[in-house]
Amino acid sequence: MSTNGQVAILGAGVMGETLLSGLLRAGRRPGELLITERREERATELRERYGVDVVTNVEAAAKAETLVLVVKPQDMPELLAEIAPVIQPTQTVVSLAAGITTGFIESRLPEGVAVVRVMPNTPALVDEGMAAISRGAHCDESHLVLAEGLLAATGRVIRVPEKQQDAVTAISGSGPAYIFFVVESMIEAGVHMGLPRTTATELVVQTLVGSAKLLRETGEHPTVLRERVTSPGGTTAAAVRELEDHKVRAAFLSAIEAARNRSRALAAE
Ligand SMILES: NC(=O)C1=CN([C@@H]2O[C@H](COP(=O)(O)OP(=O)(O)OC[C@H]3O[C@@H](n4cnc5c(N)ncnc54)[C@H](OP(=O)(O)O)[C@@H]3O)[C@@H](O)[C@H]2O)C=CC1
Ligand SMILES: O=C(O)[C@@H]1CCC=N1
Repeated sequence: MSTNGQVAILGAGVMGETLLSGLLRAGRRPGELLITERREERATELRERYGVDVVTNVEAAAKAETLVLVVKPQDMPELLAEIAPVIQPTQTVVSLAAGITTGFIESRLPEGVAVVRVMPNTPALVDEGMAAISRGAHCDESHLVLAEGLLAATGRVIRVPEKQQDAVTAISGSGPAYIFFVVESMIEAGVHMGLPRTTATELVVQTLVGSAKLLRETGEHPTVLRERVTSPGGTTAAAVRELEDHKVRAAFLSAIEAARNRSRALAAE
């Protein structure tokens, strides 16, 4: 591998900026990082906010040891066509794009380039991210360790076989959105019942954080924790009965399967 240690983030939107800020918080110096952006206005914003160099995709691909691709799946073919002529097999490509397989990327780059596929999520912004990584055809242990080192700056990292990545995307990549949807719904319920919005928000957010901590710190199964809240003939039982009547569990299953199917379809667009 090339050893200048430089990491280029190609496409610094929501997820690219999240990774960039996490790497800086974790102690990387701005000089070790490069970013690329399509719009000049966004490039200026990021340069001023983080003190990092903003370069072209070709410059980044010619220079950095590790290229982290964080454009939308639909923009990936164009980006790969742009950087393929300057990439060397000594560089490592790390893709964060949903649905885009390592094979898709490898087939558009010079033979032998190591590609690692990653599915992160936005809690990375507060160092509570969950990322799953998978090896491409030309990866060895050093490439996986390199990708783990990047993602560990913003949270937890696990390794999964690539065939699981669409399901991972549906559960943890998209997962924060489902949680925020539940949070919105609970706050709205509080407001409907006459609670001030600020009160309802504080109640729901702390209940979420407390429940998440309870799950992690006790290691108990969620069913056990739910049963402990559910007094016979009480308020929770009345609420859960409504959730079951409205088929909320089945709706989650369908929703997450839809996300998995959408991930599978993205590379074909
Ligand atoms: N957001 C999330 O929660 C997660 C996202 N991902 C993946 O991360 C990737 C990015 O998503 P997200 O950050 O949300 O999307 P964004 O649209 O916020 O970010 C993508 C950025 O890349 C820029 N861009 C597009 N094409 C190029 C190019 N050729 N060269 C340089 N910059 C370019 C875009 O510019 P412009 O604004 O002009 O389009 C935009 O700023 C996606 O592939 C997504 O699947 C993965 C997990 C979670
Ligand atoms: O919605 C999306 O396609 C991206 C991938 C996972 C989260 N956001």
